Amino acid sequence: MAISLPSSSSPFSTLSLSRKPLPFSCSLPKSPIKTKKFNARIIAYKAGLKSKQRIQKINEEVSPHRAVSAVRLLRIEQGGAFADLLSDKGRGAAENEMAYVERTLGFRTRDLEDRDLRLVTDIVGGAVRWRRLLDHLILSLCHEERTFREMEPLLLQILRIGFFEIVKLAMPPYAVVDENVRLAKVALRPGAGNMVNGILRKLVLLKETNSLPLPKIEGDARAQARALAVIHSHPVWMVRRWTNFLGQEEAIKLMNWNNGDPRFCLRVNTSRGYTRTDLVEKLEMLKVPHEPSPCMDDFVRVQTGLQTVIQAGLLREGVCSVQDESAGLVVSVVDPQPGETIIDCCAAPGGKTLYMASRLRGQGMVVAIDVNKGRLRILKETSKLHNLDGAITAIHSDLRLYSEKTNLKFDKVLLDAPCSGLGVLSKICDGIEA
Ligand SMILES: C[S@@+](CC[C@H](N)C(=O)[O-])C[C@H]1O[C@@H](n2cnc3c(N)ncnc32)[C@H](O)[C@@H]1O
Repeated sequence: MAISLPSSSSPFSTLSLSRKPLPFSCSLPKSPIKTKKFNARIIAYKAGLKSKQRIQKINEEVSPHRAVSAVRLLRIEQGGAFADLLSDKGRGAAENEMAYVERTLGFRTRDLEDRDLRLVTDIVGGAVRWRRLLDHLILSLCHEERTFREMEPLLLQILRIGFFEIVKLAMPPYAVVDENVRLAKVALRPGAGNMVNGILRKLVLLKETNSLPLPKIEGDARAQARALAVIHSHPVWMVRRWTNFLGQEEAIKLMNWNNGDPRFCLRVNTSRGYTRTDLVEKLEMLKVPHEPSPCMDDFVRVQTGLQTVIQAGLLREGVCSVQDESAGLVVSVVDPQPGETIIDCCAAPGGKTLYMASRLRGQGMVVAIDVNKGRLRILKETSKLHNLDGAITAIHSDLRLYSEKTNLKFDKVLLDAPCSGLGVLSKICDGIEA
């Protein structure tokens, strides 16, 4: 007869396999009422165990934001996760993240505070954006190429974090060395910590003597493009294309712009009854530096503090949207007037649709077409959040098929066809490599 053992996580298995007494008296339940009580006690016991394990496994030695950054970088490289989406703070996101950290590193860190989260966003975004340069430097400082090529993934992420902090964030170098050595020791083993120590200390010396091993811009056009690609961390094909079109000087300016701090704009949602003054007051309360857009009445520029705006719930509550002034200017060209019917031919995720609909002031309609169902769903959800679902008709269709089967006439047409996205690389930290 086959005997199946209960799963090892159940208290029964503890009882039957190890014969340790349970921390409460336990007899087989006879009535349904007793079963309920019995189950409740088991749940309480399990919860107690879990919280005990949690407390035991929280590691106080390692800086939490570095541990989380290393795990996020692994998820991006090995699991194809998008850096920007990992920063989303949905329900349960923090708990999920900690579960990932525990599974990957074997310990938990304390929960992240807002300041830690901002550091994680900066470090992960920077390490992804500067990966080409960082890897070139790490490779140059390894004894042999094989050491770099065969490096275990977690160790490589820890080195990338350390290199980014020293080279690009100019953080106090010996603190960076100590913290990353500790992370490597605890998450991997003492030898890994020694290796991080050796390589980061070499880097610190080279940085202090201004002699980082950067490639020289020399040789033919291809060789120069390869060197520029490393120094500015862009793909060689992009460097070659821009150098051909714009010349080297302008191409370098463009790459510096892409690698600089992005400026974001917020558009106040007038459809929810908010004014720009309301938005400015909220930003002042949150201490987010801002300035009103000089060219668009509904827009406010923010250079830093977007995470604070997100965490304060201003987007979730529909007070404002993140939208570039350039997108707003497109809508200004369309110049929607109350009573008009406008077709938005490639509408999702809907930034321009929503702004056009809000400018109809409750009279008229925007017909929003998109071939991508998922993106169109975002448009529908946001239009509800902004009280604009009555002014938008969302249609899931390929525009080419829709245009054949409809004979509707519109006052205005917006066609915002798919583009390369090369104009917004500064806003998407993994955009350059993607
Ligand atoms: C640049 S995005 C549009 C951005 C949008 N206007 C906004 O402001 O949020 C281009 C969109 O065109 C859609 N698209 C591409 N080919 C299409 C087609 N044949 N018919 C309809 N939509 C299409 C894509 O799914 C994508 O959502």
